[in-house]
Amino acid sequence: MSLLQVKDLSISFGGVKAVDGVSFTVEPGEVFTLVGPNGAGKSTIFNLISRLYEPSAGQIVFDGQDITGLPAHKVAGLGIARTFQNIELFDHSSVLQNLLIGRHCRRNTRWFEELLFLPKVRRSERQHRLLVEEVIDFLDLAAYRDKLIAGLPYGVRKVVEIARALSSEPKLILLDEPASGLSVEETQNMAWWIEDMQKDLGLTVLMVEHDMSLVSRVSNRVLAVSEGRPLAMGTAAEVQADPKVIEAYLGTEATS
Ligand SMILES: Nc1ncnc2c1ncn2[C@@H]1O[C@H](COP(=O)(O)OP(=O)(O)OP(=O)(O)O)[C@@H](O)[C@H]1O
Repeated sequence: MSLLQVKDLSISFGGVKAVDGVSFTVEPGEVFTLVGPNGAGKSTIFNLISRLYEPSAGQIVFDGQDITGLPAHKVAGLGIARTFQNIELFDHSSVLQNLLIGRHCRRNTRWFEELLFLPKVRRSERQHRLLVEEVIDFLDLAAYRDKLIAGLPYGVRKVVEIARALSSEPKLILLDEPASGLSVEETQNMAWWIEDMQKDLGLTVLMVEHDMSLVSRVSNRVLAVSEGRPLAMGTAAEVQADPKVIEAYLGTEATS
């Protein structure tokens, strides 16, 4: 069974059809990437899946459950985590604190139990910390563990955002342009992290990315979209060679 099924998804903003009848499935354990020119609707598809936007039509099924009507926090609890194109972390908190916040959807203690700091709360705190420490080790962030986000280099903040997403123990991770703003070397490292997430953690990855070297290296399948509509699906090489995709990119270059 597919982990994610996106069926005929649509949304408009004013008169603009940002997403117009997009369907695809993401299989367990694969890296599935959305590509397309600027304004094609890729981030909007992410916002629909993570339930920040309400679709005007279509259905989203995750792990066999229709999540189309669910609020965003419920979706996180079901096992979908995401990163954002513009990093969204708490700048004046440490890496560790940001990752513990990432555990929020896994908290199962009540407010009065936390107020009294009951043994159940202490046990659960220990478990959260253990898991977060594992994520820190996995993404090689030990040197930055207690540092404030605001003082970290951009490339490290991108990795911390992934760490925050991993701290919620997702089944599916949505990466919105993980290589944007990174150097060639940092992009190389990002490719390793994505491969490790897939191979070592068995995670399923849905990614939006412009850097075709990264896309080609890590993606099992690629879907190209343009003006909100699906254009071509296949391997990175197949999609890049598709005349409709070439035309869509040339069209945006000609008008930009
Ligand atoms: N909240 C919003 N309100 C109004 N219009 C929006 C909103 N979000 C997206 N759009 C519009 O929807 C279209 C698709 O935008 P989207 O950000 O999804 O594209 P994208 O493929 O992610 O682009 P990029 O690669 O530049 O990030 C654009 O025309 C954009 O202006």
